[in-house]
Amino acid sequence: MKLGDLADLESESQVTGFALDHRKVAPGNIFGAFPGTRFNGEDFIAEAVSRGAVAVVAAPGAVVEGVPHLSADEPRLLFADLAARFYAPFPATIAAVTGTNGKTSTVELTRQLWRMAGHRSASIGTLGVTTADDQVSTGLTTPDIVTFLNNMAGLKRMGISHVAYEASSHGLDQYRAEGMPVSAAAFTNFSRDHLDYHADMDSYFAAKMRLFDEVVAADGAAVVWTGDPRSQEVIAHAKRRGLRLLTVGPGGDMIALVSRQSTPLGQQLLLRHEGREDRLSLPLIGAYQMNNVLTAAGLVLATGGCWTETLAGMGRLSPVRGRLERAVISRSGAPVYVDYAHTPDAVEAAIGALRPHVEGRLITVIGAGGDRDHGKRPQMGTVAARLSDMVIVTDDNPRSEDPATIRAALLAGAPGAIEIGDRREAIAEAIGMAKAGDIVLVAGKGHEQGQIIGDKVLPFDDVAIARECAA
Ligand SMILES: CC(=O)N[C@H]1[C@@H](OP(=O)(O)OP(=O)(O)OC[C@H]2O[C@@H](n3ccc(=O)[nH]c3=O)[C@H](O)[C@@H]2O)O[C@H](CO)[C@@H](O)[C@@H]1O[C@H](C)C(=O)N[C@@H](C)C(=O)N[C@H](CCC(=O)O)C(=O)O
Ligand SMILES: Nc1ncnc2c1ncn2[C@@H]1O[C@H](COP(=O)(O)OP(=O)(O)OP(=O)(O)O)[C@@H](O)[C@H]1O
Ligand SMILES: N[C@H](CCC[C@H](N)C(=O)O)C(=O)O
Ligand SMILES: [Mg+2]
Repeated sequence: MKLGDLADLESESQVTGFALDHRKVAPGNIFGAFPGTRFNGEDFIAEAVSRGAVAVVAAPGAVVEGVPHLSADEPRLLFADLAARFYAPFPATIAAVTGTNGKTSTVELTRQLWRMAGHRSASIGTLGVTTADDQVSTGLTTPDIVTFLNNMAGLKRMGISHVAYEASSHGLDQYRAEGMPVSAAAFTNFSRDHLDYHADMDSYFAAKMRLFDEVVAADGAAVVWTGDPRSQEVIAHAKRRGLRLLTVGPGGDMIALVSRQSTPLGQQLLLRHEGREDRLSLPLIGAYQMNNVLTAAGLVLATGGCWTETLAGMGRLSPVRGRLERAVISRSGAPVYVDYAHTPDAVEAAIGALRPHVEGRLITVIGAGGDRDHGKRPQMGTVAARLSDMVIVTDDNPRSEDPATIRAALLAGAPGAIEIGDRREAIAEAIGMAKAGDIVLVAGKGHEQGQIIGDKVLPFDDVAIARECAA
């Protein structure tokens, strides 16, 4: 493709791809130079050009010599639009999910429901790029725009027609997923996280609302979970944009949750859709998983799915990796669950999911990640202590921070908790003290395969360690 065909200028240069990092520039690439949190991409423009960049997208004030300087008020958006034109075509049906918790679960459940309805489907998010046969990690929840568009185009070439992706607030803020027609956008919930990156809760919320205000197609749909204190605000954004609105949850217009009862292996739901009531035996435990299932069903309906088929699909869903995953049953008969709860709200949701199944004590193993929102730590400790019978505070990806300082912040909110820094020892201790009737919850890492200490990633899998400790 010629540069002159992509951008509004006369140029016969052949464009071979796009790059955001000067070290990845190949001859013929368009380089995107943007200020980040650690570097200013504009400092690498000259090097990118000497490596063969044929144009540079950067803010109007940037210095670009030797190749065309493409600029706009929001240069990241221009870069995304050009890259999307280069990498197209993409799968015909794309849905995006935002919210503090539940994005990974919802995109994965949506992928499963589409598949059961006969579509070739994929999801992109924290678990990587997932199809029926494969899972490839990208390292981020919402990958950078070049990786993202490349993945989308690759899925299209594989014959995938339906993709659900996770729109993280970082991703939305940095225009990491743009330029494709998004048919439906969903909101799961909103609570505290990532205040290391966003200035306050309002700017965090505003970043998420870009999905409804700008990213989803103007003739697209908004699927909104009704049970969150901010749901009405999301609905207002969707209405202002003129989106087709599908509300799901208590009092929902598209899918109303009439009643819910926990069962030993799942939950019984009574749902109302278009005036008709249906029972559903959901094979997943926990209210939060039900929220995500109904949101996923909303996305399927929003993208042309039929109710009968979607309802049948919901009854056959498989669990999502690392979300209330039952790792093992201890020798004394106590089930050990691994869950990715790493915000105060998620800890509450995970414990709430298990509570109806506890006869004895609920023992929670919990930590918080380093180089991430500090303020959420004592809040996570408080929620864990209030809702569990026993709490063990341990390490969860300390990254560049002193792990003892992170633990102290959690302990400040959970004064009665036991402190065991080594995560394996903490899990072993919890499993060792659990008796029949007790439940152990290992929170925070879910599917993760490593413990990040400094800049090293040591192999660590909560599920595998729990099994070893229970053996
Ligand atoms: C805070 C954050 O979001 N950082 C992301 C961001 O980096 P940045 O803007 O800080 O980039 P930077 O390192 O300052 O560099 C600025 C620019 O100069 C370029 N550069 C830099 C150095 C160089 O030698 N040459 C060069 O060209 C960089 O490629 C970049 O374009 O853009 C990078 C490229 O897309 C991301 O890899 C990086 O993710 C970091 C690694 C990260 O940890 N991100 C996490 C916090 C994150 O994004 N999480 C969200 C949410 C998770 C969730 O809750 O689900 C996610 O979507 O994963
Ligand atoms: N609908 C929900 N409401 C409250 N908590 C939830 C909900 N869904 C998931 N959670 C909690 O959040 C954890 C993470 O879930 P999931 O991975 O689906 O969310 P996410 O939004 O993708 O998270 P991340 O921002 O890290 O990518 C779960 O393990 C659970 O503890
Ligand atoms: N996507 C989240 C994951 C947190 C998981 C937890 N194990 C941690 O390391 O804090 C983040 O990067 O903030
Ligand atoms: Mg996720």
